[in-house]
Amino acid sequence: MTPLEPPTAPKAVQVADLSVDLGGRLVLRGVDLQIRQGEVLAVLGTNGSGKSTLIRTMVGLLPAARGQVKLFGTPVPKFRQWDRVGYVPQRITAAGGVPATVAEVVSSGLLSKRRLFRPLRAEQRAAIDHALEVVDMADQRKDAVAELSGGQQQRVLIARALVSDPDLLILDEPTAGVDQASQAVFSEAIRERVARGTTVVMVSHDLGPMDALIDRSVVLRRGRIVYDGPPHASQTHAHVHPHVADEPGWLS
Ligand SMILES: Nc1ncnc2c1ncn2[C@@H]1O[C@H](COP(=O)(O)OP(=O)(O)OP(=O)(O)O)[C@@H](O)[C@H]1O
Repeated sequence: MTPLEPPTAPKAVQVADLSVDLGGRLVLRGVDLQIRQGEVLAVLGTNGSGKSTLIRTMVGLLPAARGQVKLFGTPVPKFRQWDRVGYVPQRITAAGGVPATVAEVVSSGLLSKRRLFRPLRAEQRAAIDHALEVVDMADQRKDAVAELSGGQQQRVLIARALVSDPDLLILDEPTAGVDQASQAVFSEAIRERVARGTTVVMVSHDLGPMDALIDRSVVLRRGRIVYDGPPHASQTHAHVHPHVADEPGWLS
């Protein structure tokens, strides 16, 4: 338990016996996972093992076929405190076909904290400026997101997730396609938040500078958790030998 977590604090994330059906196929099967407040968890596994499906179910984008996910003690379908959660989706276009500037997309990360169409308050403008500086996009704040490069769009999505200073960050390959200098800046921003007690759940194929922040990792294989334990054994074997039964943390 981290010193920041009171003994009675609900878990940040509780996944219980979760199965998810996509197109008639069980993509997750009986997943159990509890994530303490303040913990930094990596979700690893080969392509198609179910990592994004797990993350998308956590943030309420996909329904559970069986079992459930709770965020801060509340089942996801009833959870309303979305300003406590920052989510970076797997790389997609940030604009989604809608013409929007960099600053507008980042400000959408504050939507649950403000009424739509109300002018931003000074501290909200400052939070947007700060988030844009963290990802080194302050000079492009008025640019159309659709015209940015893929890596720049990803940086905008990262800024959007950070802008509300959430208690839980859920990141699906946040730095895929982001250059090394930006990865270092991003991991520093995450490190600062982790030091303040933010919980982080991160899917990654290559943790890069984020590696040192990870407390624990789980490895998915064909929709089941096959490893849950310290990060290093999992990273050595997650993609090479997906099941090494004689090492601690590997589940039968
Ligand atoms: N909409 C869908 N309908 C049917 N099957 C789907 C759908 N979306 C994903 N899948 C399947 O679910 C499985 C898990 O996909 P998921 O995206 O969760 O994997 P992943 O571990 O995140 O993979 P990657 O590392 O490639 O991002 C894959 O076999 C995929 O083909």
